[in-house]
This record gives sequence, structure tokens and C-alpha cells, in this order.
Amino acid sequence: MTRNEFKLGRVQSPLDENESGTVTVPSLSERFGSTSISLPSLSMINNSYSFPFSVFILGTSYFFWRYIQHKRSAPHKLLMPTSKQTSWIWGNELKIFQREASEIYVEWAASLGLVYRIKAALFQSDIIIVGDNSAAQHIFQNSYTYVKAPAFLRLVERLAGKCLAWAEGEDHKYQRRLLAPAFTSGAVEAMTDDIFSCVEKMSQNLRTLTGPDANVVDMAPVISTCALDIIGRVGFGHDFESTEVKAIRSAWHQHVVMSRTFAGFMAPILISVFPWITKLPLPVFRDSAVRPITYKLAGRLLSENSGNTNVLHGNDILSILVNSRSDSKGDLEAQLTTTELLDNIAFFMMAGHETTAVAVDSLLLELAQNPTIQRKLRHEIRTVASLDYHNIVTLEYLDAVTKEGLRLHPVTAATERIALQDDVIPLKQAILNENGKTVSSLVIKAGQVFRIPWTVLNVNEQVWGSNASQFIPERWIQPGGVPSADKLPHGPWGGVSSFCDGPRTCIGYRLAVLEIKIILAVLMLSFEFECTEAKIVQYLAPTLQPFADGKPVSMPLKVSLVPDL
Ligand code: HEM
Repeated sequence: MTRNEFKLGRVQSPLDENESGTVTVPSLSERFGSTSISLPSLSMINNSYSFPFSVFILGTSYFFWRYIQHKRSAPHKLLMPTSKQTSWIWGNELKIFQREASEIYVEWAASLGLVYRIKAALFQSDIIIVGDNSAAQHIFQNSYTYVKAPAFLRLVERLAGKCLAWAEGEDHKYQRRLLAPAFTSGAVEAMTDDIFSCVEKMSQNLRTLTGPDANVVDMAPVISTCALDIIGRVGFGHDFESTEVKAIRSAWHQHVVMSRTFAGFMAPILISVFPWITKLPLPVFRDSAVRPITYKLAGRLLSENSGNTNVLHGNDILSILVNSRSDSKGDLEAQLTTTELLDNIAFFMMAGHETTAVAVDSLLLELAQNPTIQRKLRHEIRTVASLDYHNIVTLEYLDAVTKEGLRLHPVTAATERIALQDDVIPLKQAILNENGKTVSSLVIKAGQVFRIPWTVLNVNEQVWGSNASQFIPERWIQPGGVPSADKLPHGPWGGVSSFCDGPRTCIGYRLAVLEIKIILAVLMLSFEFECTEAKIVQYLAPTLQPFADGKPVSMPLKVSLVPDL
């Protein structure tokens, strides 16, 4: 199947756009061959019944039908959380939402095994939670058979539109091939000077906020602004103005706050069950507050640069996207549409900075909580005469700290996939099911939804040892500190699962790792970080965001200048 066939609508991503521009969601049976109900359109409902009555009838029939489905399907009789942890209507989803970061997945894995099932909200079929290395690898390596689940795709679409992270099949392959040159080792190495200059700017600003005596500084906006500067510079050749930074940060703040409300919890679930609900005039069902801001900025970047062949000669994201039009030699079907261009620019603007910023936040907190590790890291960085690309990538302890941070703090909690066909999934470790039988592989049906929580893969005690949940960078250096690569989660970097795996591996992982290392190195040279009294926890919103004493996107730390050598 060609990308053109995708674009012509013969096979599309699970959310299709029809000719009039409205979004229709094919039922699972249409897309995936499993049984599903088809919902009448809103206009049909209005013709036949009054609106509230038809919603009631539809809702009741739907719930009844799902209830019967649920009773029939119990994949493999896998173990599931106790009824105390399971709500009749919200399944186990509410518990997951209410708890910190991904800790509940880890707790359940400890009592139920590395593969278990949870009850989905609103009587949808059970979801299989996968924390087994071989099973996760199988799902990710076969990413065109295990596609992103519709509910998960809608989350991406509401935040960032129909970008690379949203595309499936040939469309995904095409966009991925197009953008890959912007993220090769060579391309990322060439970004080093720009990254250093943005980080130095942040360091200078931080000096004005502190002195030899510690001052409390909220590091979340400091790091986020720096990461935004970096993606602006290396991705789009653009220096974000302070008003643009303010607008993006404020929209993101709104998005995080909304994500933590009960309405924010319910909205994606309701949208996935009743796609037409987005037509209701309620703010909670609209696109994320981030989208209009980033889309407008993307439009400005695109119009300023389209046709500007003097500027757009590089391998940066914007050049590649804009040039893809002229490189297609006029073949309209082979080109990205304007919407795809804008969606990708907008998505890279957010994915290229928020993720890295959250990873650095978590690492700074770990270093503040572990002063000995912080001193050891500073000592290593001070041993090199100057910081450059070569030193940054060869510093052993810096590498170990970065790996350990990304192992324990994977930025997002989990990803979801749905099987397009029946399959047998291998397991690294056999598990016990409800009947006490040993299961050594999963025989699954098309339409089965899987959720893969990164943390379960990253803190499995059978792999990482009894201190798996502790921050111990030394494990990456000491002989035998981590098991051999074949026992670790499979992925592009260092045996941690946090960048996914297979054809949908994070395309920006090299940039992210380099950025994190440069930010840490520059900060460690000049500043010391200590904890404050504030209780800082991470909540899913929808990436794992720091909340300090309940305040969203906030990470106050005591910061002081360390004397020069
Ligand atoms: C520490 C920082 C980062 C982490 C932990 C991270 C993690 C991830 C993960 C887990 C995925 C897979 C999502 C899924 O399939 O559900 C992903 C995908 C992606 N990431 Fe990252 N990411 C980071 C930084 C970045 C950066 C800096 C960029 C770009 C400049 C980026 C761009 C992308 C894109 C475009 C995708 C979609 C790839 C595809 O579907 O082919 N990420 N990332």
C-alpha cells in the first residue's frame, strides 16, 4: 500500500477525515475486524428522537452491549487487580489517574506478574498490561501490526494534530523517512554549539536569581524555557521571542491543569467511546489549549520560510519539511499537505522541548535528594578542561546519571497499541493465570488493546535487582551492575525502555540525550541544588509533570553558586 492510497483515504489512520473536513471514526469492526457497534450520526438521531432521549437510549444500549462483551472476553484469564481497586463504571482507570506517576502499574506487577489485565472504563474490553521485555519488544518491532490504539491516537490528535506520532502504515513510513536525516548522529552533533549557547543563556539568567547563599528557584520554567530555545534554534532556526515563550508556557499550563481535573480524566474516555461527543459545545471536548498557539506559530514559521531557498538549505526539521514539497517534483500526492506540515512543526515544537524539560526536572530533583551523587558528578565534569561534544559524550558518570534518570523517570507513563490481527506473543518470563496455570506465551485476537508502562520494564526487580527502584548511577559503571543487553528492555539507547523501540522509536532520542547531558554539565559546573520543604510528586498530565505542594508544572529547589575552581 502506498502513501498515496493512505492520503486518498483507502486506508487511513484510525481517525479519518472525510471530504467535507469532518472527522469520522470507523468502528473497530470496520478497521480491525472485531465486533463493535456502529453509532448513528447526530443528524439521524435528531430526526427520530429528542436529543436527550436518544442519548439515553444510545448510552444504555451501548453499556449493556459492552457489559455482555466484557463478561465474555477475559483474555487468557490473566490476573487482574482486586475488586476493591476496580470501579464498576471506571474500571481500573480512575485508580491509575489518581495515583502518582506510574507507581500503581509497578505495584500491580509485583502482585499480579509482569503481564496482567485491567478493566477499562465504560465496559470497554479489558486491556492487557505488558511489563515483560520479550512481549514489549514483539509488539514494538511489529508496529504496523500493533498500531496505536484509537483512544491513544485521539489524545495525540487533540494535542498535536495529524503529525508523525499520529500517522500509521505507509503514511508513517513516509514521514519517518523524510524526517530521519534531521536526527542522525552527525546531524545531532552539528547542533552542539547551538545547544551550548542556549544553555549558557539559561545559566546566566539563573546566576541573576541566586548567589553564594541558596535562593529558592522554581526550576521547571527555567528548564522548559531553555529546552524551548533549543528546539527553536536547532529545529527551526528560530529564536523564540519572550511573548511566544509566554504564550506556549501558559497554554501548556492550562493543558496540564485541565488534564488533572475529573473532566480532563473523563474526556478522552468519553471521546474514545462516543467520538461524536466532540461536536458538543463543551470546552473539555475541544482540542488542547496548546494546539491553537503552536499551530499559529507554525503557520508563521512556514510562511516566513516557504520558498526561502537561501535560508532553507540545512538538515533541520523546518528545512526538511518545507523542502519536501519542492523535492516531490510537483507530485502533489507525494507531498505532505499543508495541514501535515503545520501539525508536524507544531508537534516538534512541543515534543521537542516538554519531554526533555521533564526529564531534566526529574534528574535535578534526584541530584538534590542525593548530594553525594551530585558532588561526584560535579567532580567528574570539573576534570575536563573544556566542555565540548567529545567530552560530553565520553564522560562516564554523566552518562550513568542520565541513564539512571531516564530509567526511573520515563517522561510519559505508558503507550497503547491495538492488535490488527490474531497473533502469539512470546513472553520472557512465564506467568500464572487466574486458574493457577502457567502461561508462557499469549495467544491474542485482533482488536486486543495493550498498554505498556515504561516504568514496569525499567524497574522489574527480576532484571534490575532488589534495588531496582533506587537512583544508583554506579550500576551502569560497576562490572555486573546491570545484566547483559539481552536481559534488558530492548530499545535504541542503553537498555532503558523510555524511548520506545522498533519503527516508532522516539526519533529525537539522540538530541534529547545530548541536551540533557549538556544542561546537567553546565548546571553542575556553577550551581548546587538542594531540596526545599515542598513535596514534589509527578502526575500524569498527560506527560508526567512535577507538582510542588499541588502546584502544577513547578519544581522549587534551593540553588546556590558553587565557588569556581
Ligand atoms: C527525554 C526526552 C524524550 C523522551 C523520554 C521521549 C520519549 C518518546 C517515546 C516513549 C515515544 C514513543 C511514543 C509512543 O509510541 O507512544 C516518542 C516518540 C516520538 N518522539 Fe520522543 N521523547 C523525548 C524527546 C523527544 C525530542 C527531543 C523529540 C524531537 C525533537 C521527540 C520527538 C518524537 C517523535 C516525533 C515521536 C514519534 C515517533 C514516531 O511515531 O515515529 N522526542 N518519544
